[in-house]
Amino acid sequence: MGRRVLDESDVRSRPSRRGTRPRTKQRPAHEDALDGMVTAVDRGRYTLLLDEDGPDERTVVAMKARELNRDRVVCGDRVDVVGDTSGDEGTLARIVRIGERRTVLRRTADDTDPYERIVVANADQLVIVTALAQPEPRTGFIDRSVVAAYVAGMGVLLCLTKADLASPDELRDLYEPLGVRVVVTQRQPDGSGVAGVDVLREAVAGRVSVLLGHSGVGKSTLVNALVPGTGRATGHVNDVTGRGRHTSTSAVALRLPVPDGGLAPGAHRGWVIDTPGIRSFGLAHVEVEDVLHAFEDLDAVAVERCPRGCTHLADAPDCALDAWVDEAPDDVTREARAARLASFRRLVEARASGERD
Ligand SMILES: Nc1nc2c(ncn2[C@@H]2O[C@H](COP(=O)(O)OP(=O)(O)OP(=O)(O)O)[C@@H](O)[C@H]2O)c(=O)[nH]1
Repeated sequence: MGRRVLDESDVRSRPSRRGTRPRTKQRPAHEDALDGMVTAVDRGRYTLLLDEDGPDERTVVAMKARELNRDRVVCGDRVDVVGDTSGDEGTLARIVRIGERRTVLRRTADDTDPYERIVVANADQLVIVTALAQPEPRTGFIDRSVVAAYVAGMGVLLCLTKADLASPDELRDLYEPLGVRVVVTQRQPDGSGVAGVDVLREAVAGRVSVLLGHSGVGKSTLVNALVPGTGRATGHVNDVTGRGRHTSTSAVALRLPVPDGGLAPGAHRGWVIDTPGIRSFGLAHVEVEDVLHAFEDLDAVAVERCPRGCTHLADAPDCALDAWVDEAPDDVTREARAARLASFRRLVEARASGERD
């Protein structure tokens, strides 16, 4: 979906004045390369999983081959790797190619910074984890995350935690009109687990999901429930600020366990990518049209009927989206369309507001 947006890996060095040699001569073919998935990145060292769920499954540590230059390798990337791919202690393989990315989650450092960074590749959905209280939910953060996911070509799931402390109804009403699936969880009072996590488990099974949330919302509690044994540190919410300590530090892809009853042939367990490093999205690279493309129904109306240069905002003269609401065949449809349009406009404004999360 969406247009392809250029990023830092599209930058090509200028050909030398002595002319260019055919690429094939510059680059070895690496016919013996193996395919792996990047599960963690740490200061120039990449952790890869090879032969996932196959007989030779192994974890390999690799570095980037010089020929990749400034191309960034990120969590979730599929890469070709050569050299010592045994995975034995102390060995170091070489990443020689980055596979084409199905989706690319990006962010800028802030709205005034045009430099984009790819955060995670090939994820299917963004799971926005928001506490219903302690800390209070921030819709600006959710809106911006929804925009970032849609622009990335990813689906969105909103996971509302701590339902024992406050009702999820208001947030549900805000986000369901956008087509965002809402899952509600709460810790069992006796500490025996998290209610609602089964629904979340079903929603992440077989997919690659990025978990995003501010410190203290209960993200590590969820990750530990989904992927037992990973030992993601859980922190404590500060009684004064209502915010948590930043107890987790580096982004990592965690594989879901094999479900009870085993995997169907050809099925994947799925991954959750925990991203403690991302607390906000700058959206400087996002155009209104990028947001619109995520709403097929609105996009069709806008493309056909909006005046040239229409901002699609509430104060836009003759925006056809208002007419589309008015033309609804009945009250229920009108209400649904109005809610969807209002949500869309909120996202467009969240993009433009420059609000820091
Ligand atoms: N009341 C209530 N508290 C919860 C719930 N889930 C988690 N908590 C508590 O909230 C605090 C923060 O939970 P974490 O799982 O560490 O939160 P986190 O989002 O991973 O935060 P960082 O580790 O700081 O990134 C802990 O004290 C948890 O015990 C819940 O459903 N209800």
